[in-house]
Amino acid sequence: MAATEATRASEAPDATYDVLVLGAGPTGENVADRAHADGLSVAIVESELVGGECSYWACMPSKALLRPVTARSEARRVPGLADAAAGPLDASAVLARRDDVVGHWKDDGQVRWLDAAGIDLVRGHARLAGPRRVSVGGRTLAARHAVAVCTGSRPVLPPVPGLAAAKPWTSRNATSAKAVPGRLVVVGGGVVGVEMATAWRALGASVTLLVRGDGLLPRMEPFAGRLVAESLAEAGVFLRTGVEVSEVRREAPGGPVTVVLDSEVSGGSGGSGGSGDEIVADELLIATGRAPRTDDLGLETVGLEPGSWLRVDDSCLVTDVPGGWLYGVGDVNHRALLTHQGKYQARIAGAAIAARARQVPILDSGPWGAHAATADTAAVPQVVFSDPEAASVGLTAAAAERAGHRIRVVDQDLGAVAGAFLYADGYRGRARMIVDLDREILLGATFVGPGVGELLHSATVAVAGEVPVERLWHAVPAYPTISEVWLRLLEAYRSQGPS
Ligand SMILES: Cc1cc2nc3c(=O)[nH]c(=O)nc-3n(C[C@H](O)[C@H](O)[C@H](O)COP(=O)(O)OP(=O)(O)OC[C@H]3O[C@@H](n4cnc5c(N)ncnc54)[C@H](O)[C@@H]3O)c2cc1C
Ligand SMILES: NC(=O)c1ccc[n+]([C@@H]2O[C@H](COP(=O)([O-])OP(=O)(O)OC[C@H]3O[C@@H](n4cnc5c(N)ncnc54)[C@H](O)[C@@H]3O)[C@@H](O)[C@H]2O)c1
Repeated sequence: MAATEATRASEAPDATYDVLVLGAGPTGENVADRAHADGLSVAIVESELVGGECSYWACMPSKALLRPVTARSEARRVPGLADAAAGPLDASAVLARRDDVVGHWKDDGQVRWLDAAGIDLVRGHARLAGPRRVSVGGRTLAARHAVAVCTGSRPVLPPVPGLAAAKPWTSRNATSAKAVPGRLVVVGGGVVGVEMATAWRALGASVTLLVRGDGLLPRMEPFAGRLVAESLAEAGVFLRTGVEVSEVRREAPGGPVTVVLDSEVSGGSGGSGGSGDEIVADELLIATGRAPRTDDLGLETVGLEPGSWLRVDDSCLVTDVPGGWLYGVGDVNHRALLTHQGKYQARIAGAAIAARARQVPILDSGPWGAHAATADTAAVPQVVFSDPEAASVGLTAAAAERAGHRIRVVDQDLGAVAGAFLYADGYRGRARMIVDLDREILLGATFVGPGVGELLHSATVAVAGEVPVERLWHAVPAYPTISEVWLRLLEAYRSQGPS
């Protein structure tokens, strides 16, 4: 323990609350709200903006950039409207709406919400200062019952020579840029890479997407990445797979950036640098994953490794710290790096904190209990807001097999249902459900196609509810909606006979 932190831990605190929440992103806000609603006094500490990454540099601005892209693309496939949507996007109007959506990077509205909810906001960088203690801005706060670390994650830069010095874009720059770059290279074929390549290409940039694996969106069913890659290529994105970046050079600040490639295989479909080993661009976006924001958090004062993801149980209680007072909720625990899962964990952790504060003897911590974030392992939904959208929940076929389930995979052409036919001419898409043959319930589902993001929750209810296939047969989708694909999937499953 550092000397100053040791001193602070033994001093009388400046203020004491029932619960201290570190980080006011979507997760921290919801832990605070739940705990306060259960009658506990709560202070929340925030070093930047109340609302966190999601509100200002992630979900909200990225979706504001993407909504005009998918709206235009769908309009272009509806005769009578297609001509009106034929032109380019008005990039300055799109960026201006993005600025409005993020409240011009001011958090007044969210601060008003905290005030109204009766939660105290402390501005500043929080650090743990021993058990149940937090230091912030020279003050020491104490927690009677719990400290919830909700400090989220930040982008990772891989250790490529010259990369850091070249000051590449991270997700923060890609979601907040004020102008469209002429040439953009994107590294990483995960969700950020795919969404940002989609948005900036549609806004007018020449985009090259560099992927070291053999396809996009590797955590989803393989057909999701294939359909999205086809569509990106049609939109003019140069996709190169099987490549690693070996060096980056930017001679002058703000000048062009040179990306040097190590091509392991010849795969991919072209590239703005042709088949050569160097690509020159105006900006370089690195979208290669996240690291926890725990490096300067005083973790060492409670026996944890600074910079590590927090290991937690299903109630989000940190397992490596004794005493039952430290929680890790949201991105920081690495269970599922999504806003809705962080908020879900917050509702579970908030309830667990309140129950433990009331000294409830036994928590409801079995699978699907009130104090167990079971969905984190069984039913995580995700929508990639690309064009077409890719939406999935639960296990892929490969993950189900790895987990030892006896499964049947049922695929359907999404474009063949009447709702899709009406939705857009030439609708292309695919649906898959994974059935557990022993329990006859769904383990997972994936939909790819325009508008499927709104279809996903039906599958989430089926997976999280463990609804028997026999009962799903009675869940009648309205005609003529895209949801009728459920009928096709269930008919195909039944037609294959008993397991
Ligand atoms: C480009 C992009 C797009 C995304 N789009 C989506 C999407 O569409 N849907 C979705 O579900 N997820 C999306 N995500 C993921 C989503 O942003 C995260 O899962 C979510 O923000 C996690 O919430 P959190 O509250 O755990 O952390 P954060 O949102 O990161 O909030 C953490 C907060 O803690 C504060 N903080 C950190 N350290 C300290 C400290 N020491 N003291 C005080 N405060 C501190 C930070 O300033 C921040 O405000 C996206 C991510 C990216 C990068
Ligand atoms: N719509 C959404 O739900 C949404 C949108 C954006 C981000 N997110 C979340 O934010 C998190 C971060 O997204 P992300 O795309 O940064 O991470 P990711 O983990 O989804 O994808 C990163 C990709 O980069 C690749 N990669 C890693 N190191 C590399 C290297 N050195 N060179 C080339 N490629 C490399 C990985 O193989 C992976 O495919 C994700 O967990 C995601 O769930 C969600």
